[in-house]
Amino acid sequence: MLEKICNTICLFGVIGSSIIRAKYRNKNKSQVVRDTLKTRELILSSLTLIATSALPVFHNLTNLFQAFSINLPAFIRILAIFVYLFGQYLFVLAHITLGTMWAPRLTIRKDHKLIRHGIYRYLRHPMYLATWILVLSQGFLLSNWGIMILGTVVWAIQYFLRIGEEESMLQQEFGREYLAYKEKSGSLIPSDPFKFLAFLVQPWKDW
Ligand SMILES: C[S@@+](CC[C@H](N)C(=O)[O-])C[C@H]1O[C@@H](n2cnc3c(N)ncnc32)[C@H](O)[C@@H]1O
Repeated sequence: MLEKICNTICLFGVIGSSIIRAKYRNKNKSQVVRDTLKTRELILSSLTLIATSALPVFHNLTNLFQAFSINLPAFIRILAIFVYLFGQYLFVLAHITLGTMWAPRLTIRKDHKLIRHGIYRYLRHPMYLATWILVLSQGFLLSNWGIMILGTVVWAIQYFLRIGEEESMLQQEFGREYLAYKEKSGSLIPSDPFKFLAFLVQPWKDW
């Protein structure tokens, strides 16, 4: 029973995040004026998408990853459900807040604005925090170390190669505005954890 619940949550999580991405991908039609490291970003983003979305779906639908299964105690998988749902919550909140400024790669659009409200007030990289939470909890949720290691390694490569590039791209684009924002916000750990937690309970109050 728990196995089925975990697999279903993961399947809905993957479908939900794909829908959110498709929605915002199609929303912004304005011209891209900077596309940093286009080829590398394309390859890494595709690999991350495969490792974090396609593999869990394959795992659900086939026996392909059965050899990597682990027998985790029920309480760990129940805990993983809550951590995974929390990751999805951050992921959705970050997408809604970044809105049409979101892009799967490192791009700047013609009318690009620096987003500093909502969840971005506390964190500069809430989507990346969400992705860390999701790739790690996904392995526990599916009770499969193959999926956990593959997802984490692929995402870690993309994250560590990307984070510095993204910050310097935004700094070049927004100058002092970005430096001031950087001083007040955290990268993956919120600048003010207590205010951040209060914000997460009622995000609409601090939009
Ligand atoms: C995949 S999104 C990730 C955004 C952010 N790093 C996060 O973890 O929430 C990458 C795109 O978001 C844009 N971006 C990142 N932070 C931004 C901000 N504070 N305001 C506007 N655009 C931003 C960049 O231009 C880049 O093309």
